[in-house]
Amino acid sequence: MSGIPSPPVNSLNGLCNALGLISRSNTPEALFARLSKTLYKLVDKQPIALYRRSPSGELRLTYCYPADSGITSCRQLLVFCSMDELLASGCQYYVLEGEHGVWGYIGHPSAPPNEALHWINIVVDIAAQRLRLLKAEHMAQRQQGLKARRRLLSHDIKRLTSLEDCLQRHGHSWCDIFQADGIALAHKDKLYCFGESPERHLVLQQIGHLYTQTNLDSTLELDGDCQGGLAAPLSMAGHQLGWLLIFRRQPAVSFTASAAPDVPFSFWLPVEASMVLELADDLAVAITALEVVHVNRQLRKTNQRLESLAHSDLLTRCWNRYYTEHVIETLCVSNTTCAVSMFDIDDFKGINDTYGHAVGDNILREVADLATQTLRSNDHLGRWGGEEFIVIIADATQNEGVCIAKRLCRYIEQHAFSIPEPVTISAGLTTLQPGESPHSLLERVDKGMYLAKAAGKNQVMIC
Ligand SMILES: Nc1nc2c(ncn2[C@@H]2O[C@H](COP(=O)(O)OP(=O)(O)OP(=O)(O)O)[C@@H](O)[C@H]2O)c(=O)[nH]1
Repeated sequence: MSGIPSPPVNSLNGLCNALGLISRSNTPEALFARLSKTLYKLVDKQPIALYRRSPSGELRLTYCYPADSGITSCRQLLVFCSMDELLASGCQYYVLEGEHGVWGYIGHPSAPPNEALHWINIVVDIAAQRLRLLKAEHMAQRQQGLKARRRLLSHDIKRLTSLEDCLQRHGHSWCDIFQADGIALAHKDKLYCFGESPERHLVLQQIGHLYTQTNLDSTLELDGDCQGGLAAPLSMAGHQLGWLLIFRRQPAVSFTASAAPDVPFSFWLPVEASMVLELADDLAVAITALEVVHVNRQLRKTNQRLESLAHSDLLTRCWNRYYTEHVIETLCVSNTTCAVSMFDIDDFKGINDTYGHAVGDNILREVADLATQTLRSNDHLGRWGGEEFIVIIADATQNEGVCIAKRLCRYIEQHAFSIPEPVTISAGLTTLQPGESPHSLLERVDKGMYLAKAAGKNQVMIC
């Protein structure tokens, strides 16, 4: 050890132990504690203070040793508002070099013993190296975490119902990975938020500015009221879909932010910005998938509506003639057991003539509603034309069909319509014969209906 001064206090052994402990520290906090303790001994028990630059540019005391030390009584260590003040103070300080520039400053009020300087530099260097390694490990863990969440998001894509749903499912983990307080997603004219973000109107204002950005390949750090926010564009095939914004109220104390006075303060490390971009890429895929699902859903609804319009009668909403004919043809082909009834509202012309066409229309609607209520769930009602309807009574024998048709007659007769006199119907009823054609079936049931009219109306006639 010729040329190297002996450590001023303790034994060389003690110093080696301290260096070993520093280089084995598992957290930045444990590292600062060991570093400060070692320095404290090397500088004859002067209080040790650690400074980092705050977003507003001040140097801020972030750690001191001993905790109850005279730091509070040692005004010298407390007063720095800027790097200049630290330089002018006469305090002895050492630079902790981070990967992206100065990480922080550690110091004490007055010069150390001469023989300690060499050892102090070694201790600080080893501590800075350990800090960089811890940071690298920590980032690797977070990157792994992000990979896992990205896989989960891509598995989840089919199940997502909305961006709101996406944020609820994943927001918490994303905040964990990015050590963030809140997340916002801007898509079209909507803003979805998770966790703690700046006030909505402030975020919306920022997004207004962001949409004027043309560079869709990189992140942007927000400032002003949204300081601590990082925005990443959501884009797909060159199309701007929206923005992902991640908010930090404070820089993550242990690892992020550059403390060098000439470098603009940053809440986010470059590697974190790349991670946010990766997540933004996945979200752009999720948004596109959601849009496809939405368009499909709309198409399905439109198709269903078109289909139902093609099948139903506009006035009464029961099957129209076209569809009723189609169902009867199918029944005949498949030789299904069923009863069929055709009914006609009695003296409907008189109702129209006395109360007007609009009242007539209402009665037609009400009769259709009443008939639908009387029928069983697998029976069907179709409007055959004018005031004539067809009832298909599924799986019914003639007797069962008659019971249902009679019940319908009574139900309508007893119902209080908007006109003073009762409304009645006359019905024919028949069952489908094996191998019978639709024409023969309809002719028979029509005949039954006219027989019911001829027999005095308001009744069912079997044929
Ligand atoms: N309000 C309204 N009336 C309709 C509609 N379709 C047909 N009608 C009327 O229904 C009436 C049917 O009259 P008719 O065929 O003479 O039979 P009716 O008066 O019911 O006499 P019966 O069949 O012997 O009981 C006609 O006046 C048609 O104009 C409709 O959609 N709305």
